[in-house]
Amino acid sequence: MASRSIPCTPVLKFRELPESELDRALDLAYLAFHEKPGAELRAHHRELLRGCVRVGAYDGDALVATVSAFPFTLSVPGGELPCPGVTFACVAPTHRRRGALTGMLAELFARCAAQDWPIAALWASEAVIYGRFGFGEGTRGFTVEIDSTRPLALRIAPDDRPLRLLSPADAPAQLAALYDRTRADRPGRIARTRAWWTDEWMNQKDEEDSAYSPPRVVALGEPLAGYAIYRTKRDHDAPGLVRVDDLEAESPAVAAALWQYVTSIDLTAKVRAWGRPVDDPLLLFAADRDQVRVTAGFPALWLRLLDVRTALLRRSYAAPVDVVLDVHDAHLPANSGPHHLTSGPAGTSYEPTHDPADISLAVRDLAACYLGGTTPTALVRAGLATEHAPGAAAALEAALRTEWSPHTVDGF
Ligand SMILES: CC(=O)SCCNC(=O)CCNC(=O)[C@H](O)C(C)(C)COP(=O)(O)OP(=O)(O)OC[C@H]1O[C@@H](n2cnc3c(N)ncnc32)[C@H](O)[C@@H]1OP(=O)(O)O
Repeated sequence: MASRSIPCTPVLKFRELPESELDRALDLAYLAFHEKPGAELRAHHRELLRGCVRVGAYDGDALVATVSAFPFTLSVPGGELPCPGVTFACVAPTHRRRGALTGMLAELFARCAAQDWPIAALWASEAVIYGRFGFGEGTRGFTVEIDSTRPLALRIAPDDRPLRLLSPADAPAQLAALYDRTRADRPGRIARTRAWWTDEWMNQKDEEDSAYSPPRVVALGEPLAGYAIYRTKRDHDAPGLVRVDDLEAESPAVAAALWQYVTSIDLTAKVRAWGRPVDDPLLLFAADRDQVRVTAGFPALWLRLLDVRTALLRRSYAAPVDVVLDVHDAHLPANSGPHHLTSGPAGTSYEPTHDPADISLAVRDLAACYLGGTTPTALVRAGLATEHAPGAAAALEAALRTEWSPHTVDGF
């Protein structure tokens, strides 16, 4: 593909980042993210980038910024879609705010279109950056903290089958099928390859805090009915902390047993679970909400509908719908303009129309609704969408609704 430049920054050129420049790209990333990784982690990042679609921004011959996209598959209502995970977006401090990210994303979007990737996603370092490029909050997460100095108070009886610890080497083979089943319920979940399970989830070393133990895996049920992946850390005199990284259960009783387990580990006084689903049943079956507290809520996966039509055609709908959407997309104008969305027993269609719009909204806000996390009526109430035909937002909301809240816990 030819390199392209953007008018506001004639000096920067955007083109594919060749493998020969991976080390320079990593140096740039560690500079921008203030990181100093060891040789092992650097080699891991290098390998990850090798498998990515990569774009560089060049000032003359010098690489001054990069962004990459990792080929993931994301669960969406009723199925899954290829979804590049945008990552390692970094600009040299000497070249910030000169349109490097803007130009690289334009180049990346073109490369995604060439691959027929209808959506893209990312985790943002700062929430303010990506809305302008059409990314919306596709999933949200809660940080939950549990005071485990006393037994976990529950309103339901936990499953009383025995718990067993799995070795990290054996865990992926045993956990994968259950995790995969949860992807059918919860949009926003990434398909975990065996390498992803091993390198990301079962990594012996916590990349961000070396004080944490290796991953521990506790399982319940044969066949598997639930699991928790957690790490612990304890300073000499301070009470220990249990960090729950992932917990999946097929029933509330199984979830209750797993939460009871992680809150009853000796020499620990607190459990922290980061990125829990906003509709985590724990928040209802915990008897004492002073003991189980949501301490933070945050945007998790930011979603970009690169090809709105394909994205809308390839998800399912919870109710029949017949509305004209007028989507505004400044970066990918092919998505803009009034389109007639219908879905029912005969299937789904989304075609351009001259009919007047029922709802107008920006592509980032449609992206926020796409997995079922944000609702069109909430957007109207917030002044972010305009409802031209009374009841249209409610009708669209009924169609986009998902039974479970969308949720993402895999960072990249
Ligand atoms: C998916 C990921 O990898 S998330 C990680 C993102 N990377 C980082 O946080 C590393 C450190 N930061 C950086 O490398 C850079 O500052 C980046 C990547 C965040 C931004 O790159 P830049 O090339 O400076 O962005 P660019 O010049 O294209 O900015 C486009 C617009 O976004 C705005 N913008 C960009 N970054 C920020 C920010 N951090 N805060 C507020 N506004 C921002 C710019 O002001 C500009 O606004 P305008 O169009 O109104 O003038």
